[in-house]
Amino acid sequence: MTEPAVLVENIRKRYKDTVAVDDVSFRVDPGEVLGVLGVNGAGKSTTIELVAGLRAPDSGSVRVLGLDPRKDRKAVRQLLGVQLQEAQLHDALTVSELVDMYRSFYSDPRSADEVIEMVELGGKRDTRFESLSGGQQQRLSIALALVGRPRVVILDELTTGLDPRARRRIWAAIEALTEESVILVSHAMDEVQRLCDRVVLLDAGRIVAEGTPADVVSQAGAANLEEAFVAITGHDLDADEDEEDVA
Ligand SMILES: Nc1ncnc2c1ncn2[C@@H]1O[C@H](COP(=O)(O)OP(=O)(O)OP(=O)(O)O)[C@@H](O)[C@H]1O
Repeated sequence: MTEPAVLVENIRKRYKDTVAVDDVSFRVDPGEVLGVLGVNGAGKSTTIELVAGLRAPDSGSVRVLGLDPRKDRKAVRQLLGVQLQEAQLHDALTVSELVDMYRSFYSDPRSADEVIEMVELGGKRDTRFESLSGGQQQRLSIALALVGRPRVVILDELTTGLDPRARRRIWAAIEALTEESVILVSHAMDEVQRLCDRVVLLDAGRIVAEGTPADVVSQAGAANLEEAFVAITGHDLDADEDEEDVA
């Protein structure tokens, strides 16, 4: 069997009274795109922060290309590209300066032109981050996740807030990543249907369904992924888990 790109086994993470991730296991094979779905508060961000080594699990284990992202931090950083929601970037730096700074972190980075063109920011090279629109900032954060030619890419809310044309461009860029393994957190079922080979559906920190999008739809006896999501979790797509008890 090929070595998984990402192997997550029985991870748990608790914040005070909240069990955010509760015995979650999954694998991502080389070249595969895994979607991580769930309503707000289901545990998606915590899960990917554990995969990226930004947090330590209370128990369980995470391996990225066989390495422990907390213990083998330096090696994993060269192999992993992470785009998080609301990336904190230096506001006063321009697009070109940020790309150059990120390129300097990696041994074999993509060229600045390639990454800037991937997200169509060629006309914004000399614009400061703070002066970009929200969608442009988001496109830049995706570009920065791909600068180091990562073998594993984590993308959180890939195209939230982007217009339809920008979404299609970003999807095409992700589809062009045929060698890379991708974990994609998304609320957008059209995006998941188009990009993901498999999905895991989280609810209150636990995996409640997994498989190909078609498997999940048929397990739920639903007509499409959105209906399957609602049938399995009992939540609407834009619901908030913390509000579920409010009758
Ligand atoms: N730093 C923290 N301290 C305390 N509780 C937290 C913290 N981060 C997350 N939580 C709680 O853990 C649970 C899971 O949160 P998480 O952010 O992982 O969910 P999510 O599925 O990514 O949600 P969203 O879609 O809103 O980003 C929620 O109940 C949240 O309130």
